Amino acid sequence: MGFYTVSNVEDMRICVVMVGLPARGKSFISQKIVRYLSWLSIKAKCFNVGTYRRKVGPAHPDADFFDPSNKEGSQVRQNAVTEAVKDMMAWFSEENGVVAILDATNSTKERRRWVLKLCRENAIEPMFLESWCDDKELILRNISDVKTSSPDYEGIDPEVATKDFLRRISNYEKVYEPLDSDCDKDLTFVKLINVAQEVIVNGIQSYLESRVVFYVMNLHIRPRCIWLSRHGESVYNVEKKIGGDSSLSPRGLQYAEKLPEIVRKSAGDVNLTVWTSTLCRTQQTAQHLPYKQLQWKALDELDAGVCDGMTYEEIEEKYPEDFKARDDDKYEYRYPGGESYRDVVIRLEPIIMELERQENILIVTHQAVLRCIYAYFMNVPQEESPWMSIPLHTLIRLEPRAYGTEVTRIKADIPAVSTYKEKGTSKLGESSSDATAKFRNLLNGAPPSA
Ligand SMILES: O=P(O)(O)OC[C@H]1O[C@@](CO)(OP(=O)(O)O)[C@@H](O)[C@@H]1O
Repeated sequence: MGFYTVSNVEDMRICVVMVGLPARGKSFISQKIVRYLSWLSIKAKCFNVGTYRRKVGPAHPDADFFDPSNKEGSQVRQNAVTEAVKDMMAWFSEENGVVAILDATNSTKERRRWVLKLCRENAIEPMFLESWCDDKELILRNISDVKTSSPDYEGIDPEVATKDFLRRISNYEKVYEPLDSDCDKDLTFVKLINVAQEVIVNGIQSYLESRVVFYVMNLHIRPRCIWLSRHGESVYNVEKKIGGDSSLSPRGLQYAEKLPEIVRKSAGDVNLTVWTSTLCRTQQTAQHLPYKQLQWKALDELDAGVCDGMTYEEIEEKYPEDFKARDDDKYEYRYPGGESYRDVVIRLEPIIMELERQENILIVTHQAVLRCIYAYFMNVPQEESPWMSIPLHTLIRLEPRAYGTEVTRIKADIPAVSTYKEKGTSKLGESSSDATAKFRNLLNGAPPSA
């Protein structure tokens, strides 16, 4: 439910075939693409061959296992990719998948020809995505991430793991054949050189492919954080009214005064840019922050249409059917003359793209908008995201890492009303049972490297 399937996305099914040596950020890119497309309701899934390899072969193989002259190792690896491709084809046909990512090194022409043939036989459009990198610092940073997060090195001394991983890379180097603009000009491919310092794009076939290309071109992996905050408590929040453009309450103004200190404690001396909506309550909240500020119309709160300025109790009384319809499917429900959560996600796409390009950003915005942004970074399913609890007077810090996003919540010690409405009631306030709607903690569960 809620996902575009083959019939409405240009009837096209795409297999993004990752290419590149180990520690080139392939799994990171794969996970990001899946998260981005899923957030846009395009059915996407990553098939990580490393996971299959551990199922059909040793759990902790050493570098010799990856030596191209090791017959047994080569056979296990071929079995693993065969299983992954089989599952991928089943997912396309049985679950109406639209974009699959085959996350493996796919480092030889022979392997790529084999995947190409299988894709063509199954009417899947293959798009090769190579991450080519000779930036030593970047590779070392990736190695350090892999050795701490890959199940291949679970329980192994980090120094031993690093040495072994370097030997594994050199084994792959013996047979690696990068994509080549001359030899591979009949293929659809994107080659990212040192992340996206230089990008070579060849033979893009569709709008969907071009969106994937545009997205990966905007990614970077420099360390940075994103801070999120709702505006301080507003007069409408106190009056239990939704929407509008009211000012902050006295407690909301206190939060605005305290925010610079809370941000400084969390961010230190780093340089931030503050993004607010165009509404009065976010700008008042950001007024004391000593950083460059930008206003975005796209960050305005979900438009409640004819219900703007009403309390949930008034909506239940005046528009009982709408009230129920929204509770039944909060993501899809569109207020008459207003917006749905899906509409908000669509208008937030440029914000997400720009966030991917930027470094340290603090966003001061609204409950529904924050839920959508948070859902993108934390991979929260559509049916859950509109029900997440995002309390007032709380700063959220997101730190994107190679295999997920780390989240920290910092509560300002300033009381505020709850604007949380549970399903099935028009009363506000959180009960302890809405645990499912709470924040997901720490890493958002991306599978480990191939
Ligand atoms: O989708 P729901 O849960 O109704 O939450 C969105 C609502 O949050 C509110 C507060 O109740 O946002 P805001 O943070 O701008 O004050 C309403 O204005 C808005 O309609």
